[in-house]
Amino acid sequence: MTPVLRLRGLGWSVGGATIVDEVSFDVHEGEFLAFIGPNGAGKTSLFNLISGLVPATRGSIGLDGADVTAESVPARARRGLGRTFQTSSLWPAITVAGHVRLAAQAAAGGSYRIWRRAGDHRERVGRVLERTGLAHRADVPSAELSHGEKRKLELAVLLVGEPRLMLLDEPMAGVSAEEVPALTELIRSLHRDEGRTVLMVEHHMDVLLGLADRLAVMHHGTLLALDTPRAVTADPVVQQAYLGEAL
Ligand SMILES: Nc1ncnc2c1ncn2[C@@H]1O[C@H](COP(=O)(O)OP(=O)(O)OP(=O)(O)O)[C@@H](O)[C@H]1O
Repeated sequence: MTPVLRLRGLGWSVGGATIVDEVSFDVHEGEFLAFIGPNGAGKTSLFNLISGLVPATRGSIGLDGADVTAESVPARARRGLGRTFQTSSLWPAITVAGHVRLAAQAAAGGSYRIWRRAGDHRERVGRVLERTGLAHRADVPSAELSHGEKRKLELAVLLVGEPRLMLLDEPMAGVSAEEVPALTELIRSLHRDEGRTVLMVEHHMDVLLGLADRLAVMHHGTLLALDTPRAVTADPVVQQAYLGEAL
């Protein structure tokens, strides 16, 4: 079976420093792969490489069997790759529905031409707001949302583009403990019920252990381990890399 994502010897160096080094792995359709690693290990940089925000200086990236190493961010998005960012990318004065509408427009290539009927995009925006539990907040400016709702809105903005492969960069960052379970459940459902392939960077191990099929550990830009959560957390090399930090 052709993997959804195939990385081979992927590397990124900048200003003489190697940030991502020789990363190789395959991800198959419907898999949930979680990334952990100390601060500065290169997790976000790896997501930047996969999504096309920074160019690879070594190695290759394949999406559904096509070599996309030299492709732009929009070209990769058209192949079904979407991502969220570690820090919030919302406009404070724009409403929840406004964000999703703008994202829908962007996904349609700057116009609404892909929808045959004028109301199609409204239905699509409404569906995504229902799906993410934000329908009752549609007319609220994003500045008034809780952290958990902001993270849901970022997922809504992503979902309206119908990504098959989603890269989620610390989706729980800044979210209160009370809001973590609902957000976790939403991400679980996007994976289990809708079959989306997910790559997620997350520091909350308790969240990851209930979600991920495989756990990837990054350390100094390299992939230190990639296996089931149980095998990874029992790996002495991984434990050594975290020295004293609870896994
Ligand atoms: N554009 C850049 N130029 C130079 N160094 C960079 C650049 N982007 C990232 N780095 C460095 O690369 C290293 C890896 O950063 P990255 O953000 O990928 O790590 P991370 O594992 O996502 O960390 P965190 O868990 O803190 O988000 C860090 O030392 C960072 O300072």
